[in-house]
Parts: sequence; C-alpha cells; structure tokens
Amino acid sequence: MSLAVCTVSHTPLMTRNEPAPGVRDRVEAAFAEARAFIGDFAPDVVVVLAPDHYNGFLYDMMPPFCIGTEARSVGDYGYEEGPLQVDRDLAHTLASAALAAGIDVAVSERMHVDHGFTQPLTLLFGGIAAVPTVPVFINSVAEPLGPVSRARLLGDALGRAAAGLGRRVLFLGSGGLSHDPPVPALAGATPEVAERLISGRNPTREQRAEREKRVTAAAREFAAGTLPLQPLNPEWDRALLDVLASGRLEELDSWSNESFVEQAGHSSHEVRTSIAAYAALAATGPYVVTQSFYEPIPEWIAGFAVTTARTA
Ligand SMILES: O=C(O)CCc1cccc(O)c1O
Ligand SMILES: [Fe+2]
Repeated sequence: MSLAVCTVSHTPLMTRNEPAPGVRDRVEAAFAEARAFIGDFAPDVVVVLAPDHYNGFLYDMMPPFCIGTEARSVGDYGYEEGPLQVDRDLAHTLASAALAAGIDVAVSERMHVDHGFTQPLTLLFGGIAAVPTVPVFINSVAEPLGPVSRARLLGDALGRAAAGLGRRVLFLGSGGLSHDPPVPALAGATPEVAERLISGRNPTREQRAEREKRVTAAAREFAAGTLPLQPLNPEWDRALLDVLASGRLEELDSWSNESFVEQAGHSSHEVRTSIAAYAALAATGPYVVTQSFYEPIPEWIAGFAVTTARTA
C-alpha cells in the first residue's frame, strides 16, 4: 500500500462559532480517527489538494491548478503564518508528470496559501510545517471553472506519478461539501470589491480582521435563520460521498458546474479536492473507504465530512 486518502472539510468558523451540543465532540472524534489512520499509514509525504479564497490566488493571474515548489501561509483566521515544508523535488516531479499527462498545471516557486491548506495541516499534523508536503491548488471558487472531470484527471495523473515513487504518499483533500459562505464574486462586484479580488493580496491586519468578522457574523445569522444564504444540502452531500466510495468517479463527469451551484452552493465546488484525491488512489486500483463521517453544521456554514480510504 503506497497511496492513501484523507479528505476533510475545512471551515475557519470552527474556532469562532459554537455549533449545536455534541457536534464539536463528534467532529473531534472524527479527526482523531483520521489521525489514527494517518499514523498507521505513516506517510513519507502528504500531497495537499486545496482551494483558495482570494488570499493567495487572485484574478491578476488565476490558474485552474497550481503546484507549489515553495509555499507560505498568509496566516488568515488565526492559523500559523509562514512557510510550509515543501518537498521541492517531488513538487517538480509531480508537476512534470501532470503536464506530460496533458493536465496544464501552473507551477509556483512562491505559492501563497490560506486556511484551505493550513487548517487540515494543523488539525491532522499539529502544524503547517510538521510534514513534508506538495501543495496543489485547485481553483474551486473563482469563476470561470473548468468541468469537474478535469479535477478527476489531475488526481489520476498525480496518483499514477506518485505510485511509481516507492514512497508512502497520502493525498489529503481539503474542502466542501455543500455550502455557500459569503465569498465575493467578480461578476457584479463593486469597483472596490473587484479591485480586491484582482490584486488585494496583502490586506492590512484591520482589513483581514474586518472580513473575518463579517463572515463569522454571517454564519451566526445563517444558523439562526435570519440570513438567507443557500441552505446546506445533506442529500447532495451523501450522494457525493456515495459516489466517492463506489469508485465510479467518472459518474461525476456528468454533474454540471451549474448543478453544483444550484443544489449545493458556490463553494460546493471545493469537493473537487476530494474528487482529485480519490482519483489519485483509484489510479492504482480498487480502494475501500475506511472512515466516512458526515454532518451538516450551519454554524460553520459547512456540510462537513471526514473520510479516509486505502487500497483494497
Ligand atoms: O472567509 C472566507 O473566505 C470563507 C471562509 C469559509 C467559511 C465556511 C466554509 C469554508 O469552506 C470557508 O472557506
Ligand atoms: Fe473554503
């Protein structure tokens, strides 16, 4: 067994808002189980597949996919700021392999990442530089987006390349499932918001705090039923988890981008990270899902899942 998968939803509201009684304990238990799975697998390196929320990737240059050969966290939502421990050689190897397979990934020698990367690294490994990683950005927020099949094929290419290394590689997907937090969109944006989406890479401390306060307040109102964000969709989430567990990942190719938004909210596209992770494992043969936790958590604006899988 040289490849394994862990997928986790992320939500920076986890440290800001209190969910219903019992929820936090169940989520923590799910993370403990995932940490045990990872401990047993004992990865040599972790390929982190995650989106960004206009912190590291902006519209001055928005690639569909990007592999970081160096990366640093911007330190949003109170997570650690500073460098990740990137395995440069492997990052170059995986980028070359993806390109050779016809997947046009960008490469960054100075990738900037946000809570999409730092939250799972912190919760599963204890810090953003605790394990050697290859960070892989998958655009899931900034339209236009390619078809979901491209995330699957990216994962397939990375899985094939990783399988030939003779190393134990964990594919860690971060994001999803159904949710529609108040992330601004370029379409219809005011000039000020558009400017921030195009080149607002280095907000002041005050600007960042203001934004985080706004999202936190929105989540509280959403949970109280006084802010009509798009509802979470547990049925859609469970259907997606079922397809991931079935191994029939090509089925997702017929799920249109519009159907994601209509049924599960704009940010549900973050499940592209899970699709890519599972496709990587599928590239080496049949797999089994060994853990599948799911709960809709409105206080965190998250259809929240934790899954693990290994070769059958
Ligand atoms: O502030 C932001 O940019 C959005 C934060 C955020 C909130 C809930 C679920 C998420 O997946 C997420 O990323
Ligand atoms: Fe997110």
